[in-house]
Amino acid sequence: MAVTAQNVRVNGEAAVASDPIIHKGKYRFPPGLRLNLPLYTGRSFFDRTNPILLFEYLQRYGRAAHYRLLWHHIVLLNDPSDIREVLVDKAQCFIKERTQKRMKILLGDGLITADGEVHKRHRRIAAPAFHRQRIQAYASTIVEYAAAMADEWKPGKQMDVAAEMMRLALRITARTLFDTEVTEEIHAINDEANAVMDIYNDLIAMPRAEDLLRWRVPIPVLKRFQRSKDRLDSVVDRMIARKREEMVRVGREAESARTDLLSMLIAARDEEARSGGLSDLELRDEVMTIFLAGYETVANALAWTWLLLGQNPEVEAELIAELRRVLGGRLPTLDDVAKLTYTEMVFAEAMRLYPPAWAMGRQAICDVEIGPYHFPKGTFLFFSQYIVHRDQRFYDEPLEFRTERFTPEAKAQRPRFAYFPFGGGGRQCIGESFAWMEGVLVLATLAQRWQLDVVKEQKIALQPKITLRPKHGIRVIPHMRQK
Ligand code: HEM
Repeated sequence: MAVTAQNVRVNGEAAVASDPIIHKGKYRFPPGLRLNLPLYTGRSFFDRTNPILLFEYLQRYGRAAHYRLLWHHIVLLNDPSDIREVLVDKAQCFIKERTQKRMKILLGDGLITADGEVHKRHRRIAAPAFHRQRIQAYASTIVEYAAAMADEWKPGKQMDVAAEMMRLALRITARTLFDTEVTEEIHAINDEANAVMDIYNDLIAMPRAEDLLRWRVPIPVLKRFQRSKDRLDSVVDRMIARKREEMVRVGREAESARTDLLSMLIAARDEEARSGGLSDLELRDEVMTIFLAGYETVANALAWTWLLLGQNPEVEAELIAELRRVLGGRLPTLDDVAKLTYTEMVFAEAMRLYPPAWAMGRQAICDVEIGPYHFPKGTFLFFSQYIVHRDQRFYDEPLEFRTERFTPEAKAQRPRFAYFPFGGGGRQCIGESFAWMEGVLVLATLAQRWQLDVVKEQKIALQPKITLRPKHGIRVIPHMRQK
């Protein structure tokens, strides 16, 4: 084993990197933890409930860091050019890593968990529902629901804005993408998703959880998970059945019956069944995947945005000035989205500091060179939006909330993967345009009417599970704005 500096290629140009390399046979690894990860139990960076601590610790190794978990090689990549190689340039050498695959126990074979041909087929079927024009048709519903929430809030009455944003995003997703009435049953989705999120890290860590679930082994955490999963499945099954009936009633070919994602997925299932479309089970998996991926992420992004606005009155003042200038007191419309540039910058900067998808990972399916390294097949590569978005190399005073980081000029100065809240490459978030539009319209609708003061006596803590949630919620006191 030898440590050397390497000549590496960065964007096609030869450059001398001082990054140390550990040679192991024909492979080249970054430095990192010398012992197997479980042997660090008891150290401050080893906390099963907060994997961000480990990633923060590993940042000290620079461009990348290596550790072993049992016999697995695991590498954290911190450099945008290396992340780009994994997600874009050499994407064919990778599949989703184990913890994301394990989400199959909840999501089955939907877009997030599937790989290879299955993923391509699902993406082709779902893509039309996310085309820009299609997404734009949802703008008025988003504003209608946000305005209804603005009517419900009471001046001076403390509330948890994180829970409120979950409620709102759930309603918006149900109505726009799944054309579903927002009933108690739909709200049950949120309760069950919360229950699953609570036990998620335990499930990920449990060896052979899939088999134990299949064999219905009576372990409390598995029983709790199965209860939630059964309930979620039955809500989704009923949603599909109702939509199917409606499509038959209206006429399968009628355009009006096919404007939402759910109708499109059902039609794809029915029309393509013989030519390799979606099976009934795949249809349910896809609905569940997009439903959960679609509301939870946006809700968290908005919750963190309210916290940051409450803590940064000068940013809030500039936001309100833009809303007054562009909207003059009326509700926003689709046409306003492009004009609400500062609102978008606020949302972007909030997702820099608190990216809802806070880390991603892949597993190499062949030996692969990434930057100056050479990894064997089977290596797990992780990269964290939370870590890279707070890196001083790309952001001065990274912990400060500074919207000017998102002017077009400032954005052009940074490498593409210094900011990647929606991932990148062929598996980039399919709902990205939807999320930006929803974020901007919800902020514009609610911030016009309400100022949310963050309650001082509360602990704001991170809960990094599948998404980055505020552990204890975010308590605020709403005050109505002067017209
Ligand atoms: C702020 C909001 C959102 C964030 C931060 C976010 C983030 C992400 C990220 C990072 C990925 C890539 C994961 C990977 O490659 O391993 C992803 C994929 C995905 N997202 Fe989102 N997302 C958001 C909103 C949405 C919405 C609104 C929907 C749907 C309505 C959605 C549906 C999906 C789906 C289906 C995938 C899998 C795509 C594929 O692999 O082809 N997301 N998202």
